[in-house]
Amino acid sequence: MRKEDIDYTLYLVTDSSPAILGDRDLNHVVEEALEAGVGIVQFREKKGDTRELIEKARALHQITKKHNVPLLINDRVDVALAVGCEGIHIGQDDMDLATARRLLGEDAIIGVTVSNVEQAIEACQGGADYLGIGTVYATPTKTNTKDIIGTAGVRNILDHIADAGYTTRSVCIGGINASNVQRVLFQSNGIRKGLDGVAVVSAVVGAANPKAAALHLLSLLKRPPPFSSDLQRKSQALSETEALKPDLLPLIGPVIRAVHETTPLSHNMTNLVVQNFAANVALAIGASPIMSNYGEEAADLSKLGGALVINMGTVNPDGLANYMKALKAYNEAGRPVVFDPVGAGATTIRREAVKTIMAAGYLDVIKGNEGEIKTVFGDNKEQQRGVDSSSTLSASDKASLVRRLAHREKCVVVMTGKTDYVSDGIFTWAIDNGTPRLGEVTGTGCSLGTTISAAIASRQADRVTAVIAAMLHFEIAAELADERPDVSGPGTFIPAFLDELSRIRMDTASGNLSCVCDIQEKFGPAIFEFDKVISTTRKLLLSATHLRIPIFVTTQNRARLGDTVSELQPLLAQAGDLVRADLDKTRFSMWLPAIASHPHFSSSSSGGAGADATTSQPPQSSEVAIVGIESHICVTQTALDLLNAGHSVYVIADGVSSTRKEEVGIALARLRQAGAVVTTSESWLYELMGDAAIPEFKAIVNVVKETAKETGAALQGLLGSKI
Ligand SMILES: Nc1ncnc2c1ncn2[C@@H]1O[C@H](COP(=O)(O)OP(=O)(O)OP(=O)(O)O)[C@@H](O)[C@H]1O
Ligand SMILES: Cc1ncsc1CCO
Repeated sequence: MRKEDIDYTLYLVTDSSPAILGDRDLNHVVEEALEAGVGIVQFREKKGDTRELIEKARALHQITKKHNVPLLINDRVDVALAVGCEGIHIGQDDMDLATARRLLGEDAIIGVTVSNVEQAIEACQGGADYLGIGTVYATPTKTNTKDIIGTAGVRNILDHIADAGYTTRSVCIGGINASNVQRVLFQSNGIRKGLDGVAVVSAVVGAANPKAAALHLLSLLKRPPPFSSDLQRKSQALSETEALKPDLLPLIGPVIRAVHETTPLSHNMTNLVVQNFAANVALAIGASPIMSNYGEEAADLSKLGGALVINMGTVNPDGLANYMKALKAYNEAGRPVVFDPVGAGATTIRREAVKTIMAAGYLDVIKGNEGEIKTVFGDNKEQQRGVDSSSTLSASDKASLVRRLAHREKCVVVMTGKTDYVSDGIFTWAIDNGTPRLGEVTGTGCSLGTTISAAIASRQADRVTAVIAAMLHFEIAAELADERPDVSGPGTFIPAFLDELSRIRMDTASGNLSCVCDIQEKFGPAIFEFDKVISTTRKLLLSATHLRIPIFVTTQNRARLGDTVSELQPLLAQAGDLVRADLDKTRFSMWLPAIASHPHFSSSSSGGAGADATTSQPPQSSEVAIVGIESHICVTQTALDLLNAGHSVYVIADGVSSTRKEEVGIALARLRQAGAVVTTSESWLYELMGDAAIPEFKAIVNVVKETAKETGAALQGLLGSKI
């Protein structure tokens, strides 16, 4: 067999110790593994006379030859020469590579164990045929912690040998089994160089049915892991196209709406302090919380389409065992996991807990304050005082730290604080929202983890967008709460914060929006039936305020043509933060970049490749009512742009006009043909309500009654021209 044809995918290392082989026959075990598809075998026997070793190796060689698979001998050049097998595997304390090569010749396969970059480069330089990189995890036979390098160590070695220009085949070894093989491979592989396979010992030799065990491992090795498809795809896209940083803002609203519409399960294994608060935050954002710290339950819960939060705020030995069970269950189900390493740098116990959890499974999101993230990265000097947030790093160091950790773990990392940093290892974002008030009450970081879990459960295919959407939802709600006149301290902040979380959700979820186009003072005398446009807009603004429908307002060249008319100003003030934008423009259409990218306007056909390439659900459209002037210019162009962006447009016929009345009818006919709904203010309002049982019905009926006279006049004055 040619060296380049060797299949390293599943590399079997033998072990005849009673603890692993038991009373099974080694030849039989190897035969079964070969039948399953093992592509290379290493005979590794620490004890035994030379003669005995040669006999055993000879017997094995007969079997491997039958399957056209190479047999290597661990450490013993003499045994390999005596048997005439295909090569050897040497460790750092064994015979050196150059001598072994001289003795065995160029055709022999020689592999070398390496556990750091220097050893790896030396082995590649010396002409090793493959590297055995490890130890990945501690095993009963390998407990020398100096050599335990984890997946981060494997990846570091692969990156360095790729940078040095070597393509030497590589497998990793140490504690690899069916429960971790996909994650080990996923997290170990660099962009430039991946592993060719994994070496296993007890996962096959110690299995009750070695053939079934090897078949299972091979099937896991050959398919992508159930998690993290978005990062794999993104890094591929990046290396192929150097894709630019995606514009996330248009994608935020749809995530908030997706949580509202799918009510995802947020399974919290959280600390004793925040159970109730985190559950209320989950409800406020539209998720379905379950606070369950019992690991055995996770297998069932993981199948319900939600996400898991592991928050080690009040960790204890039982808790740790439970987290591991749940982590395994969620990884197997391919559902997301958010890890909140609360107080990670406060005690030795917590530092160890972080290591244990990180070695036990794949974490989609790691979220913590600065001290916690430093500790997760491996800063052993970090001494946190309790669970509180404090900061010593510069902005660029924070950004670099989250990016490096995300890159290393192939996940999304969030560092919270006054400014938050988020990275998927490729791009890094800084978020300046939030309020210091969040630091005055306990558990805000923890309930942010819960919020993230719900978003990521709804948008697993684009985790970083989901995470940022959750953070914006959470932090903007906190800002709005903090600004409320009824909030005077941490006590009043909490209920207001829950209310604002829920309010943002309801506003975003409704999908109904209104646009007030250029109703300015200077147009007054020129516009046909201008007072009717104003009275219908008043009615619309009053109703929008009752129904909590976001409002977008523009003016055309405000400096010259004046502000929105004074009659509407008190209503805009009353609408308060429902007025999501009040912008001046020179462009005729209201579809300005600041409006098009507003979270309320989900991206559709105009939303750019980012939207469709990275979200699993189709983007949602909004239903937008338009009033204002002039019908045939700004109103027409706004409506056409909205339609083009995939939104539904309702042109309120008793609320739009032009200088010449003849223009109006033509404009409306054109918009109708383009797909807009041309309707009246009253019809739109009743369609919005849908049901007289809604709580706002009475208030809207009052508006309709109070404005009945103006509505009549507007219909008569304006609609005569709009057939
Ligand atoms: N000074 C600040 N200004 C604005 N936002 C802040 C400030 N401090 C914290 N936040 C926000 O508060 C939230 C929690 O972050 P923090 O770093 O306080 O978490 P934490 O220490 O893990 O909290 P806890 O342990 O109480 O759960 C984040 O959304 C963060 O952006
Ligand atoms: C105060 C506290 N102690 C352990 S967990 C926790 C909640 C905030 O992290």
